[in-house]
Amino acid sequence: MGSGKKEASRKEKQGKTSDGMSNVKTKGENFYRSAKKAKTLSMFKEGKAQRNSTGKITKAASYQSRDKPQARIEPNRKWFGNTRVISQDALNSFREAMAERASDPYQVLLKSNKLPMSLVRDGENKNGLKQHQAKIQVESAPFGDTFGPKAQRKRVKLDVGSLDDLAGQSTKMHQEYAERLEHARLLSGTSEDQEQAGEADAEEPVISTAQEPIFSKGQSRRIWNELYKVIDSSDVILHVLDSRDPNGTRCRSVEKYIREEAPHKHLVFVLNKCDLVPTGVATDRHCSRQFSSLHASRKQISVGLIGYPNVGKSSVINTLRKKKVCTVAPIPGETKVWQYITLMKRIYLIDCPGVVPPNQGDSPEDILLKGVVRVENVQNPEQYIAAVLRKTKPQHIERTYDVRDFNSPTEFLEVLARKGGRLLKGGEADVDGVAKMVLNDFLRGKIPWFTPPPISENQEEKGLEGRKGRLGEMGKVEMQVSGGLESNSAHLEAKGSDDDEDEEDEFEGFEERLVNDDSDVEMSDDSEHVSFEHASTAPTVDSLLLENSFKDRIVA
Ligand SMILES: Nc1nc2c(ncn2[C@@H]2O[C@H](COP(=O)(O)OP(=O)(O)OP(=O)(O)O)[C@@H](O)[C@H]2O)c(=O)[nH]1
Repeated sequence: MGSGKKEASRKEKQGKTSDGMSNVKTKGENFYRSAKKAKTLSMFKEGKAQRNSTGKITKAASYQSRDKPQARIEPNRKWFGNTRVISQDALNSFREAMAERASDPYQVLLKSNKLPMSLVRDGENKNGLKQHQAKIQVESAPFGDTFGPKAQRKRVKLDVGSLDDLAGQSTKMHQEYAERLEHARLLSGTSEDQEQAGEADAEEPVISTAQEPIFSKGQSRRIWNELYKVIDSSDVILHVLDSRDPNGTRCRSVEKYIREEAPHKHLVFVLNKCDLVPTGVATDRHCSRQFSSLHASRKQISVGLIGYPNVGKSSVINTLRKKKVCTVAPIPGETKVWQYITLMKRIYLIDCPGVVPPNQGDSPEDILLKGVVRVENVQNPEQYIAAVLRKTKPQHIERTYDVRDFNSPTEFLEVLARKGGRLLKGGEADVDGVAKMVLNDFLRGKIPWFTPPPISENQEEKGLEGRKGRLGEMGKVEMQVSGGLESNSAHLEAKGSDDDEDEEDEFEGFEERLVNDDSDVEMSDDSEHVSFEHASTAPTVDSLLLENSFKDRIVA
């Protein structure tokens, strides 16, 4: 837009009215051509259609043509800007130089992304040309290299010379397989009849759920090999049980194995963690005769400790030794390999990694609540809280966490999380974390629980007198080790108390002590308290050696 005289003449040229403004283009909306307008105008640039005298189109304009235009991409130099063509020789020498540098441990290839590494590493590629070349090479390898006296290639070892040999070998392998099956059956403690019955039952549809691999801890071949080493090297085997669930932590298949394969070895049950059960319950599992003699003829005896993971095998050894000789941890699987510990001149203790007998029919829930797996590795721990709440009394949960009036395990976890300020992003309760905490508290004895000792009808009638002999049912010798709190050692002497009221009082006291004790329960050397006893049905033992050697430690 001009100004002054020039602008006035422009307006005049455009033949505008006197006011001069109505149709004049002014800067703004209608001043420049729109893209659409420009396109239409350029369309006409190519020329108009030619018409004859009657007005019919004789030659269409280019924009009216129906011919497809020829598409063509203009080549651009930039396309080739990043490439270089080199000869095969140059490539080979580059590869050699690179290989030399790469094999030199004192040199490092910097900026490898700037180099055409795909060309350099071409040989590593399994697919494509190289593989093809390799194939040709194999196919065209000379006969002598493979079969001749100077053969360089390894031939497959068949170990058989004839077809008969092969048949014989397969029969042998089948026998070995059958033996292995028999061995596994022996270990799992099931007879062939039971197995067949199981198979018959299995005809009914069984809904099997996928089990996390973590629930097969303690069942590996390595762990079982360790167990066999311990059993083989021991004269006396101490089977350590968790007194909160002695039956659940019994390895029946191992007991059966010892009974059948090594009947001369003494199997002793040790109830550990007695401080975590009320005195009454502990004494109910108590038997009343001492070892009279044990292996007098032997120069030395080895005592192996076996049992489920985390039942306290290492703690028992530390307690007996009055020293930290084995690593103890509140997590299962701390003991990885068997180890020998000299208790005294003639007695050796052997610690064994915790074993879990396979095919016990235990659900993941049972396995977890026996303390066999590490809680932090469990997925969705909240699904096991219902079982924890079932096994514990509401008042114990209330006293431990100060949480009451919840309708479901999830609600319990949520309340607990909010109470402890364990919240995730967005204020959501950290149910997962709290569930793990509750499970750990359950396993480590912060929440009191125990499986009541089995009471037969006869024994109920006879009262405590009857219950005293209960471990006779096990038909085994029992040693009871009470670790933990000092006050707890009193319960061994309290076994004569046959008053039910007394028992109730003890339980109350026990609960209080347990709830008030916030610290992680650790074995204390001072509280060492060991008693050896055996049931009337137990096998007789040979000499007094063990008792004499333990003299200062035995209370009975
Ligand atoms: N309250 C209490 N806790 C115990 C007792 N004995 C052991 N513990 C605890 O139980 C946990 C496991 O003890 P360990 O001796 O490591 O158990 P382990 O059987 O050797 O375990 P693995 O190494 O898995 O075979 C530790 O935290 C001990 O402090 C006991 O008598 N009372």
